[in-house]
Amino acid sequence: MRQIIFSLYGNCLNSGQRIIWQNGGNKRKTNLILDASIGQDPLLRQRLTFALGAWRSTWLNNLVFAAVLALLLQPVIQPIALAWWILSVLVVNSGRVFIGWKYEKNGQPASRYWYLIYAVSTLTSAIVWSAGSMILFPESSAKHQLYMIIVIGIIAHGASYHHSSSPRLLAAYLLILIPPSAIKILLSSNDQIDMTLKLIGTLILLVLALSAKRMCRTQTETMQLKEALRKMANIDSLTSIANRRAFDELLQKGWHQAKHRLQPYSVILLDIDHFKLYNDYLGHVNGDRALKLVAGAIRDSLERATDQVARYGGEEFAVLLPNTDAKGAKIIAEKIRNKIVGLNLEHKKSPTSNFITLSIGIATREQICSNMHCRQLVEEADSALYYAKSSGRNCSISYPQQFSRSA
Ligand SMILES: Nc1nc2c(ncn2[C@@H]2O[C@H](COP(=O)(O)OP(=O)(O)OP(=O)(O)O)[C@@H](O)[C@H]2O)c(=O)[nH]1
Repeated sequence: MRQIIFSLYGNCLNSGQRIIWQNGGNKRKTNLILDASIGQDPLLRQRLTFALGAWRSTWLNNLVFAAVLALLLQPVIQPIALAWWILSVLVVNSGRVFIGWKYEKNGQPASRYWYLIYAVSTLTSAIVWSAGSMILFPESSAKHQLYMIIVIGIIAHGASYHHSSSPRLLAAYLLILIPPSAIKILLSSNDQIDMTLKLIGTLILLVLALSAKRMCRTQTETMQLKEALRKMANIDSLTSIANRRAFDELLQKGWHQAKHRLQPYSVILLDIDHFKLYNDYLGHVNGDRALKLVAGAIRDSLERATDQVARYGGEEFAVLLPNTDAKGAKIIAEKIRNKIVGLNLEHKKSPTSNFITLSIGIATREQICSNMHCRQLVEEADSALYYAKSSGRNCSISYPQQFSRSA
């Protein structure tokens, strides 16, 4: 399982990853607490972010445009029919707001079928608009047909923004909304209707629908670009794990969370033994390859979605273990150490072993005092790592000085 840091817009488009953290911007946007996000599929969360945004704003948009259309059609359509139609728009969209509100209220999905509910309510709204355009179609006035087409086009255009993260939902929405009005206006049998106006109306509809599609694509591209930038800022380009910057942020957040929840928190620092000799003997290209393999092996040793690995420095790595006591951290450290030995990466020049090995320092706070800073824990892990180095390397040491050697 790969781990990612969830960004402001929830815009990770890769599936198969899991959220390990959400930043403040995302929390404000979705109003979801961290617990509701951790371990979730970011693609799903991205849809959720848009869905919640849509729920909030489309209620007003739909009602405003329904009212505008009713006013425009009022000279040619019976007021009672217009009133019924506005009422249906109000009921369907209020239902969507209610679902959204219920979702947000709990800070987590009210139902595991939430996306289905959202999609159904969205398509119901499209049906109401589409039915409205058929029932209220002003057969006798080309001018009013044009008004209707423009408003429907604007609604289609707006929908494309909110559903840009769900192309299939958007396609279904546009299919329900646009063809009925387009067919109706083209097949209209009233002789008085000017053919030029018919064509202009259909053209406007098409242009708005196509621009909606383009907008959807542009937005997806923008999101992908933002995701790429986010990765560049937080991911180490050589090893593809979190970089030092991401580590600092994750440490601070994890620390505050552990303090708040009265949970233990552990930090492990890991350093490749005699890596300079490895580089000097085999060259930097092989050194880079070894760093990648070691990073991957450390990442694969972590089981919980909340455990995080980062490249701390050149040949130094760090592991953050929320809700993990000293005993648990020691087990993980040894698991990683053995895994690296098991990689059998030959290191002929190492005075410690014929293979690449790690020295590991561990520090834990079983309970975090209010005046303690997380940097102190990292310093303790660093002292333990120093101990491990001076105790012969290829071992893990827990601060303060719980020596354990194997191999
Ligand atoms: N190939 C490669 N080497 C790196 C990278 N970053 C740091 N290094 C090398 O890692 C080595 C670190 O050397 P030292 O700090 O002396 O540590 P060491 O040789 O591992 O010795 P001990 O830590 O005492 O076991 C240096 O040779 C750096 O050039 C990198 O991105 N790629």
